[in-house]
Amino acid sequence: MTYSIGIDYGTGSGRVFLVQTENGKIISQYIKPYTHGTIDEELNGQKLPHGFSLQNANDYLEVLEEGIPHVLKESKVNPNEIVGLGIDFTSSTVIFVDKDMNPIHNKSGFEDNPHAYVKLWKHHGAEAEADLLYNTAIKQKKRWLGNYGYNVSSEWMIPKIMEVMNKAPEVLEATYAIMDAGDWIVNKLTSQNIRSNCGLGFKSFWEEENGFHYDLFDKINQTLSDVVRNKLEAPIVNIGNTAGRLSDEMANKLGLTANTQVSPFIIDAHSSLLGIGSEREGQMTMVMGTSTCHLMLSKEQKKVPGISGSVKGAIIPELFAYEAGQSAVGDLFEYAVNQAPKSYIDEADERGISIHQLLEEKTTNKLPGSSGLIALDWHNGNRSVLSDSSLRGSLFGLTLHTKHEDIYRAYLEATAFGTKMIMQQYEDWGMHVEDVFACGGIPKRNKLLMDIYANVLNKKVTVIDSEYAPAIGAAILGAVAGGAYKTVKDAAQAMKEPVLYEIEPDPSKVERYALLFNSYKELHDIHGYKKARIMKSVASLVE
Ligand SMILES: Nc1ncnc2c1ncn2[C@@H]1O[C@H](COP(=O)(O)OP(=O)(O)O)[C@@H](O)[C@H]1O
Ligand SMILES: O=C(CO)[C@H](O)[C@H](O)COP(=O)(O)O
Repeated sequence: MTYSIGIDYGTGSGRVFLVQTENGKIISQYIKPYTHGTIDEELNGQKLPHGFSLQNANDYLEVLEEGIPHVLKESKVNPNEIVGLGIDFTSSTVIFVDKDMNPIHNKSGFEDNPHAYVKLWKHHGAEAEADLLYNTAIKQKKRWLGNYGYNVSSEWMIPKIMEVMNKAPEVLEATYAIMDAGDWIVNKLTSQNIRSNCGLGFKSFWEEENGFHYDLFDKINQTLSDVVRNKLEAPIVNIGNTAGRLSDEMANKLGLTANTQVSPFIIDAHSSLLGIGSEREGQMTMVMGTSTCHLMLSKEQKKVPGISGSVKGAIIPELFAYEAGQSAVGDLFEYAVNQAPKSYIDEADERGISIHQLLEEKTTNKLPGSSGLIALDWHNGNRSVLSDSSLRGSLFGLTLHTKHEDIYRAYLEATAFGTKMIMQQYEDWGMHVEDVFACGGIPKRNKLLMDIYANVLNKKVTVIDSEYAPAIGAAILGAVAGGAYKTVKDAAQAMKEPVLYEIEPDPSKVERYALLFNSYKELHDIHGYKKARIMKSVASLVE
């Protein structure tokens, strides 16, 4: 019997899973919320600018140092039988390190410097830099930008590097290497300095054929090109290969053996496709957590406007992986939960259920549209298909009698409408959606949400019986790196998570949602671009 370890670094916590390579059975798991959480309001007493989302890299090491010894002790598995280890991580979560791979924020004199900290994937401090990259690429008629949906997100690597260049040159001066936090964990485990093709391909303007797009960086300035060449660029290891074995130091520290192979990191949402066994065209997988990623696979590369990118071999070696997404989904529902009246909080406490469950119960039997509410789900900007992180959410149709559960449901529905916009974009550009899969931390917890998605999308939705698909995907890559399987596809089919249930559309609800979606589409177009100035002028007064 052999085993592999999958470690899923989500937005709020790290999760370590020890699984059987034969069938993906979870033998032991450990979930560690990040000690410092997400640093977004203030850092050591200093107020942070709006849109900042930072993390402390030491928290990521705690996941390793606590989680791996825990699963070994609990399972009593012989470390010699653990053939591989895989890492999935949010992205682009950018870390700046010195030549010893130590985070700059650990260095004396940098403790209070926000730009020395990890820029979490949803950090929105590099809007101006993203706009400059986009406008320069458009002016230079860079056709390859179509592989990134003809947009540049401030959530990506290069704008975040430019932000540090512009706002904190002292951090850059002290920095030896820049990378995705997922690459950093792999490098800490193997004492190397490599990069994964998945992270670079989706978030760093790197393509296998041409490498980094210095043709664009040079147009910004020579410093940017030099920083990418000297600090970001490094040997690349493709998904499906091994990045190398555990270092002796880490093997001893964690209780593993130096024979354990380590896979290059995969982006968390992308890892879910492996975890659920989606490995062919025509399948749209929604990875629903803090955010949602909508992933598809194709034999061809198409320039689909408004999606986040397409990369060959980023998930399944011989296919192009496509990513689109919504920056606030679980975050948006949490926002609604946090606005619940005290009476609801007390009722949920008395009954020992979550506020989510109480709100779902109170609104689950209502007809679509019965509240008269409709919302735009842009509380953290719009990633796809507008790619504008400065956009803001809104709620229409409020009356003096509107109930809080109706507002909660309006937000559930808004994320479904946003998903329909993305699905239609894929289909309009020749990528037919046959099957819709739902996985991540949310689908298992909210049956009403899945019912809404099936009826808004008018598709059967297959809900996966696991909120840990990314971790299983990482374990699959660990198993392949360790030689338990010859191909990623074989490993995914053997180790994938089971289906929980399937939900079919209900024609009467589909009809009502079609009417609501038309209104959503109009509001989307008006506030997304036709009259975007309304929201932007109000937002211009934000400190
Ligand atoms: N019953 C529920 N219905 C809808 N959303 C939920 C429910 N319970 C928790 N959530 C949301 O799930 C999100 C966490 O999902 P998870 O996949 O664990 O996060 P991560 O993005 O860190 O991987 C939170 O944003 C939370 O608001
Ligand atoms: O942009 C990403 C994937 O490309 C982020 O990794 C993803 O959006 C993070 O979301 P979550 O916290 O829900 O896993």
